[in-house]
Parts: sequence; structure tokens; C-alpha cells
Amino acid sequence: MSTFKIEGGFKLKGEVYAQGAKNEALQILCAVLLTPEKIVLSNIPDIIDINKLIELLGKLGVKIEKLGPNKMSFQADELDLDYLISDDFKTDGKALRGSIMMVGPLLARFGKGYIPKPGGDKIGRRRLDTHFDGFIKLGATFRYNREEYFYGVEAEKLVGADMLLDEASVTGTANILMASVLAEGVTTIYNAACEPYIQQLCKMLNSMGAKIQGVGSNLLTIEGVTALKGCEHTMLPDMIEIGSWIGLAAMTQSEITIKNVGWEHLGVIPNTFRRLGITLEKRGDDIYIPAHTDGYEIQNFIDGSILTIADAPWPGLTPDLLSVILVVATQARGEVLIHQKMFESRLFFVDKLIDMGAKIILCDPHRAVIIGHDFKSQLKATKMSSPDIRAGISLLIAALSAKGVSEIQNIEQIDRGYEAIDDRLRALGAHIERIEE
Ligand SMILES: CC(=O)N[C@H]1[C@@H](OP(=O)(O)OP(=O)(O)OC[C@H]2O[C@@H](n3ccc(=O)[nH]c3=O)[C@H](O)[C@@H]2O)O[C@H](CO)[C@@H](O)[C@@H]1O
Ligand SMILES: C=C(OP(=O)(O)O)C(=O)O
Repeated sequence: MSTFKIEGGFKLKGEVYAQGAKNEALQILCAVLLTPEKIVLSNIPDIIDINKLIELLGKLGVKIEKLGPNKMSFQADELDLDYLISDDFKTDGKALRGSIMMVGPLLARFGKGYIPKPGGDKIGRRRLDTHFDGFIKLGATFRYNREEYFYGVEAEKLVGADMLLDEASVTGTANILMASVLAEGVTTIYNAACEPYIQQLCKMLNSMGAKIQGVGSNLLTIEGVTALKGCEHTMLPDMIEIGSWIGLAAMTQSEITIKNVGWEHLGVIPNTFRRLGITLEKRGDDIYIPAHTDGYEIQNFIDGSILTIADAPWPGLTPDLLSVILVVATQARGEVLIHQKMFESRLFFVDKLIDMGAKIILCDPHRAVIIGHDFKSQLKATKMSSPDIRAGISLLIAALSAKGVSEIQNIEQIDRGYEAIDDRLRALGAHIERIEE
């Protein structure tokens, strides 16, 4: 377990580029299994979760070539499907959640897909019913080995079907979509997740020869084809990382420009930060955040009642940014209720912030009220450990704004999703050191 040592309280300044999107890359990398032809991918983030998935694909026999920084080719023409029932796979496969999306493509192309129950973040229950209900609708048989926590689906052939998902699951939609592109006949997926990364997956699949309509909506219509071909695809900038940089700039009162953010794909994210009183300027495709030397003031609702910021399926606010928003609110002028509707255990990290001096009331596992300090009192440095990726970056932001030297242990959680975060922070003037153990 490595540690970050952070001396907080310094203002940062400069430009940053967001990495390619982790959650898009996880879907896109699984889609390479749909064709024996070569796929070239650009803007692949160099982070633990993605590197683990690439390693998994390699063990499955995918030929992988590095073509340049963040650019690679993948060819799934000679796979070793026995790997899927090996003990190695039972360990490797559960190392990250995104590996679940290998099941849909494998089922579609080879008639079988297996996966151990994914491990990962301590953020609450994360069921997979939507995924498997979808595969069953397409004609697959399903089994779950409770002793080994191992899921399996098999089918002689998949046949298109109409389905109404029980919830707009992001990875569930991606998985079912990747199975249905090679099914016989027409599939409709209603209550589909429709966030930009699903749209990107649809765009890639269509350029491979799939026939998907309704892209960007919650009703996808897929006309099955018999085979898919190779393609080239570039990942969007990571919107969660962009939100994290915005939060970091505001909380450390730093002047930062985030380059090439892909504004049209950010949905409600910029306006959500604006509701906290943070100034964001659209400069071409960049976000400019001035140094908030006079702080930032949370807006109330029109009737004067306290603002609530809550997550919702796209185009609502992603739950992955609520931890960052919460930490930023601890230094705002005013109060806000953070309502994390999707995950049950994602707010417990606020105990660390309370230890640091933040004014937070955790009402229940889903809701926390934050009363901002308006920079009249700095957070105190402390030692902490990161329970999940987004709590990790939020604690890092808190430490960068705090007085004194903080330590964050278990930083692998942050490295899961943020590429060379310490190098990039140092380039902006942060005092941060990585202590490898
Ligand atoms: C690899 C990847 O892409 N991970 C993302 C993906 O996870 P993932 O696809 O696993 O998340 P899901 O969309 O399946 O569900 C997330 C949580 O929200 C709940 N839920 C979902 C849909 C809904 O309409 N109502 C509802 O309550 C689910 O029960 C679950 O607790 O989407 C999540 C929700 O944006 C993000 O936090 C994850 O970072
Ligand atoms: C929860 C997250 O990721 P995953 O679904 O991969 O665990 C996240 O990116 O915040």
C-alpha cells in the first residue's frame, strides 16, 4: 500500500489536460472481443483499472500492440477461451468491475461468457441483475455458483428481443448492447442508460458494422448483423476527472485551465459547480477557473430553501462526482444537502473530513448536510486511508487545501482512475510526494 504525503495550503496555477475517460475505455476495450479484426484505440488512460483490463484481454489471447502514448491496437482473432474457466481468471477477473462487460461480447461471439463476481470499491450493493436479465431475454441460460461467486451465461444462438430494463444500468446497457449487435433479428432496449460513454460505444459499434438506432436516447433499437469488422476509436476526455480538477481549483483557490474538455459532453456538471458559486468560463473547448480569492457562495433554490445536489441517471448528475462536490462545499459560503441516491456506502468517508474540521452532518447513509467554512477556518491536516476511488480524490483535494502535512494511504484507489495524479499536481505547484511501500 503506497501513500501520498501532501503539504497543503499552497495555491496552484497552470493548465491541465484531462485523461481519456476510464468508464468509456472499460466498455470500448471489452468491445474489441466482438471481432477478429484489428481495432485501434486512442486516448486510452494509463491507470490501474484500464491496465488490469488490458492484461486480462492479453491473458485471453487478444494480440495487443502499443502504437504510441495512450494508443494501442487489439486483435481478438485467436482467443484461449479455456482461460475463462481457469483459477487464474477467477482471481484476475474480480480485480475490477469493468471486466463484467467482457461477458456480452463473449456470449455474442462464442456462445459463452463467464465472470467472477467483481470486487472493487466499498460503496454499497452493486447488483448485476439487469445484465443477466438482458442476456436471458436474448436466449441465454444463466447460472451462478454461490460457493465460487462465479457467473456464467451460455447460448447456442442469441435472438433479438424487446426489453425494458429494470434500471438504467450503465454497464448493464453496454453489456446487453454488445450481446445484441450479433443476435439474430431486432432487439429493443428501453430504459437504456444514455450517457456519453454509451453513445461512444454505439458510435464505435456502428463503425464496426453494427446497426444501432436511437443513440443518445433511452430507447435503443439494434438490428443484429452476422459479423463485425475492425475500426479506429478515440476516447472522450474523462468528465469525472474534469469535475475533480474543477473542485480542486475552487477548494485550493487556484487559477486553473482545463484543456480540451469536450464541453458538449459534460451535461449538468458545469452548472452544478456554478450552483456552488464556482465561476467557470468556457474558453473555446477549455474550462477556465479563476482563483476564488473571495471564496464561493452556494445558491439557494428560488424559494430560498437550501440547495440539494443529488445524483440521477444521465442526463442527471453522475454519482461519481458527489464526493468531490461534497468536499468543495466544506469551504463554500452557505449550506447544501448532498443526496447520494444510487449508492449506500459512498458517504461514509465524511468522517475523515469531520476529523479535519469540516462541518458536516451525516443524516443517514445517503444524505449529508454541509455547512461551509467560507475559508474562515482551514481544514487540519491528518492521516487517512482511501475507501474508494472518488472518496480518494476528494480526500486528496481536502489535503491540498488543509493546513500542514497530511498522509493518504491506500492510494492505489486513486491510481485506479487518475493518471500520474501526483506528477500532474506537482506541475501545478502542489507539494505532494509518493511513498512507495
Ligand atoms: C465502469 C463504470 O462505468 N462504472 C460506472 C457505472 O457503474 P455500474 O454500471 O456498475 O452502475 P449501474 O448504472 O448499474 O448502477 C449504479 C447504482 O445506481 C443504482 N441505480 C442505477 C440506475 C437507476 O436508474 N437507478 C438506480 O438506483 C443501481 O442500483 C446501483 O446501485 O455507472 C455508475 C452510475 O453512474 C457509476 O457510478 C460507475 O462509475
Ligand atoms: C465507481 C466507479 O467505478 P467502478 O464502477 O469501476 O467501480 C467510479 O469510477 O467512480
